[in-house]
Amino acid sequence: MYLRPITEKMTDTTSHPPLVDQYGSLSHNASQIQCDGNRSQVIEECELPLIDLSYLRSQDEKKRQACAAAIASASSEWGFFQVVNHGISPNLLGEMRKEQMKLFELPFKNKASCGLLNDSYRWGNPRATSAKQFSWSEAFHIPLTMISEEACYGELSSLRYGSDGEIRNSNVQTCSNSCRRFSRESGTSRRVFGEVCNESTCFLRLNRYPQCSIQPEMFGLVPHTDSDFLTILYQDQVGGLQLMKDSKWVAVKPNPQALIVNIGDLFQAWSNDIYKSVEHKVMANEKVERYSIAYFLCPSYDSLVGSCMEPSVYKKFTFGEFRKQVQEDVKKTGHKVGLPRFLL
Ligand SMILES: O=C(O)CCC(=O)C(=O)O
Ligand SMILES: [Fe+2]
Repeated sequence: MYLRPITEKMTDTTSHPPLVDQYGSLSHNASQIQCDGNRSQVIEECELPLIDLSYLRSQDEKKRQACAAAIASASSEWGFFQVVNHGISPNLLGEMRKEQMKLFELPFKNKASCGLLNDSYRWGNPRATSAKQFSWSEAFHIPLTMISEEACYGELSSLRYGSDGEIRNSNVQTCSNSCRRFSRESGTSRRVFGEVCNESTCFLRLNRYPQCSIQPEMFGLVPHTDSDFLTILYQDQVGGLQLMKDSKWVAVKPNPQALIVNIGDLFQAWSNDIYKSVEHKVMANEKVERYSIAYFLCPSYDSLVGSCMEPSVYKKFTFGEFRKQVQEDVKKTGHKVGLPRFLL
């Protein structure tokens, strides 16, 4: 067990959320201090299966089929893969990152209190009852439908409008446009996007993981599965994402050209457990901050999620029921149960 003295203090103008204070109120119990119990465990670093999406548009049917087969195999063996030639220019991704950083640079009090982006700002974990449930991060969790609403920007309408009154083709809107474009064009999710998920139900989550020097092996984001259909992730070069593979945590090696795609709980249920919604987490970095953007493809709340195969592993449920159950479990126990609740 190891705990460095808490030295960081908040000032009024800082952009940092008071993670130290919130964490400090949990870590009085020495037995709870170690966030990741397996500190001594050596984590293997791996490259995710790499899919060249341009093959899905090839004239050669064999190449298209081979690409689809590689996606299916990665989705069942890893639940994760990375895609290159995804159709989003590096410039656009770079611009998106710059705008994300600007957003997080706003003073904490503005992020937390001005209703920015429909009160979508989250930090730490106010519900955590132990250090193990604490996430050393801040995030904007934004329904896509809110992004173009003026009211959503509150006092910070300058984020949406440039000085000349034009709607800025940047910040959150840039993020969402790029992800939407990717999910439409990728082929990976064309059917899902068109028939099951639509723009009104998708979420964009902008994550920032501040550098964390008070405690090694701190979770940036606690272990979880995604409660959506499919997630598209754009991470920076810092690293820290880990996923469960063959009952071991493996660290994902960042690839500057690639976007990461992972299967969510609903896709696992829909595929009758053929594709896996795999547990993953983020470890905070002791020296540098890290940024990522996750785009969650979700169906409407009344969509029935049921397997097309018999015998079905899960009862049929709506996305609304699933979400409600997840929220109830988190409220009662501090963590999500997820799909096992819906086993037949
Ligand atoms: O930041 C990352 O690499 C992962 C983010 C994530 O898992 C999430 O937002 O659900
Ligand atoms: Fe996730």
